[in-house]
Amino acid sequence: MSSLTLSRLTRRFGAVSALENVSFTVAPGERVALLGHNGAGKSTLMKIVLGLIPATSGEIRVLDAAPGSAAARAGTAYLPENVAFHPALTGREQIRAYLALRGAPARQAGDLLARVGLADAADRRIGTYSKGMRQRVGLAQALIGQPRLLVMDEPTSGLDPVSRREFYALLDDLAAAGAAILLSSHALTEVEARTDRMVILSHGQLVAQGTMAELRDRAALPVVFALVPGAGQAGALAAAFPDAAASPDGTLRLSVPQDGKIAALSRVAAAQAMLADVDIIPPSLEDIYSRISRRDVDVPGVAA
Ligand SMILES: Nc1ncnc2c1ncn2[C@@H]1O[C@H](COP(=O)(O)OP(=O)(O)OP(=O)(O)O)[C@@H](O)[C@H]1O
Repeated sequence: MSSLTLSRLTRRFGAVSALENVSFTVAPGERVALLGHNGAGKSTLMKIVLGLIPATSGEIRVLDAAPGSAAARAGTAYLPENVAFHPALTGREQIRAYLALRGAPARQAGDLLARVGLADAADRRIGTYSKGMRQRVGLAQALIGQPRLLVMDEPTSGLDPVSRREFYALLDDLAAAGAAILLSSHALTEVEARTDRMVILSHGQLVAQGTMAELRDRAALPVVFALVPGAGQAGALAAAFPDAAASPDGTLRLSVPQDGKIAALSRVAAAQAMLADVDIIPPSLEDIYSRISRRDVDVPGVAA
């Protein structure tokens, strides 16, 4: 059984097709990242999953129930991008208020706040919290009632690297306990390491989905070597690699197709007397993302 199933989901706003025939699933214990530029349809998709707006056509099942139904809502938690809390309440008071709304015991507040690293700040006013701390209050709220599906809209925006790492560690625990997680993000290099699968939306269409390795293959990106010349060797190195491009940091960038990697390595080894250092720059998800989505944009007839 999947926790979330979308099948040919379409949503139109007048002439605008916010989502067009989008199909994918999220299984229990799976972390799926929803990626796309502004306006790609991520928020619209999340709103439909939460039962806030209906789809124009297609099918959607949330925890084997209709979106917005009592069964779906009971097992689903949502973390909005900008969580707003009452600044005069303490973290503990705010979480207690949410617990009361859910009919859960107020004494769980301490546990929930500790899980998100706010034990020490629990009795301070939220007005004194940093953005990252407010985001954690939102996360504590989302953990009430042990949700089986977590829907998160750009959950790490505004978090510092340490808070991000802690956030993903918490997600790992939740997924290991069987929760399904759907999160949207613009931070591509971040989700590549921390999710199981990525779903890429462009102009409301699903243009690619898969693991990082699958997406890399699909985009067929070149391998890039950064060649750092040794002292006084810049000219000789440039002459030995006329096919490389000079980069503003003084390195030469040699770009070769995946299947030319080994041959390029022997050329680099042969030039070692001229080199101070060599790096292979791995393709980022940003590169992959822009290749794939640009290709999609170039397909005639895609625009609404
Ligand atoms: N209520 C609405 N009425 C009209 N058009 C809408 C409405 N909501 C969304 N849209 C349009 O649908 C498309 C998808 O928007 P959506 O907000 O889902 O994108 P997004 O991927 O979440 O973008 P962002 O990253 O900026 O949040 C956009 O073209 C948007 O203008």
